[in-house]
Amino acid sequence: MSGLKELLKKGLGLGDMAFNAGGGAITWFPGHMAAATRAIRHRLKLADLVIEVRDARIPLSSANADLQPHLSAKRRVVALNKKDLANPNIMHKWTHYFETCNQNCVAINAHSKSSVKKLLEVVEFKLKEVICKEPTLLVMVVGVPNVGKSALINSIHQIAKSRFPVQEKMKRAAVGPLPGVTQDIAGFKIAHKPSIYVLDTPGVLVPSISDIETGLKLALAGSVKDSVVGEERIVQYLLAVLNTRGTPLHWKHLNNRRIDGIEYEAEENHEYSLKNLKPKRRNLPNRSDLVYVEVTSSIFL
Ligand SMILES: Nc1nc2c(ncn2[C@@H]2O[C@H](COP(=O)(O)OP(=O)(O)OP(=O)(O)O)[C@@H](O)[C@H]2O)c(=O)[nH]1
Repeated sequence: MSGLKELLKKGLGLGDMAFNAGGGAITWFPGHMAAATRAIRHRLKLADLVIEVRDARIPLSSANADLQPHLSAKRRVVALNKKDLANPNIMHKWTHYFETCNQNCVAINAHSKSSVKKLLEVVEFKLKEVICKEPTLLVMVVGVPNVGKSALINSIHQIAKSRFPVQEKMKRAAVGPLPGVTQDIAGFKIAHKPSIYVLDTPGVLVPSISDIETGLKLALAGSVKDSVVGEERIVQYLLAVLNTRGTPLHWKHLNNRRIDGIEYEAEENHEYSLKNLKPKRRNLPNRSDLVYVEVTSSIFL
């Protein structure tokens, strides 16, 4: 792990990020990500199992394409995390999709112990064949930034602590709302006989996200910094998605805020084309037809 720190020192500066405003590739590949990607690839060779954490709201866009060949060659469980924020009506379709691809997949909420326990049951099942052969096992947790890897590890540790109360003290993994909190690979012992270590890894993206829509989804899910993509563009995309799906907005809420003294722009609404994200005018919807829906959930693919 000290090797990684050396790599970090040699790595590029944290400011190595760019966004092509013309609609091209999104690039957010700070120095620690380049170094971490190399370190993850190296350590994957030693891992007995990988938990690949993805965002349940964007199960395909939150995959790191560059790591896929390495991950699919390992015993892998895909954890679709933040299921509490995802559309429950399509969650089971995603788990079914992964099953049809012969890929173990569990939808979880990293903050819920019962949910993490279900994931651990699958992990244990997949490790069965090695458990009796090896004295020490290594489970790696990987994923793009901010998908909840550290939160998951903390929950795993809580569960392990209740099972093995005598084990040595472990420092909690740092959890944060912004991407890039974890910048080093850290190992935690979660079981003995056999000893099982879980490795938390920094969230890593591909060096360049060529598909603008994937980049926007990652930004909305918090895996790419807003400033890299541009706040206005993110909002335009969100509105485009909501409009395309006919998702009613919470006008009542907006009206209440106006009453609170907050000024909003002219009484007009825009329709956004997903292709160019340029607004086109259309008639105001009939407000009486609109009902409140939770905007933060169920909007992604
Ligand atoms: N609602 C919800 N929030 C979650 C869940 N899991 C994690 N979070 C939140 O998501 C944010 C990111 O979690 P982290 O565990 O720091 O994510 P990470 O993947 O380790 O992030 P990096 O260090 O950037 O790679 C934090 O605010 C967590 O509290 C979940 O299942 N549901």
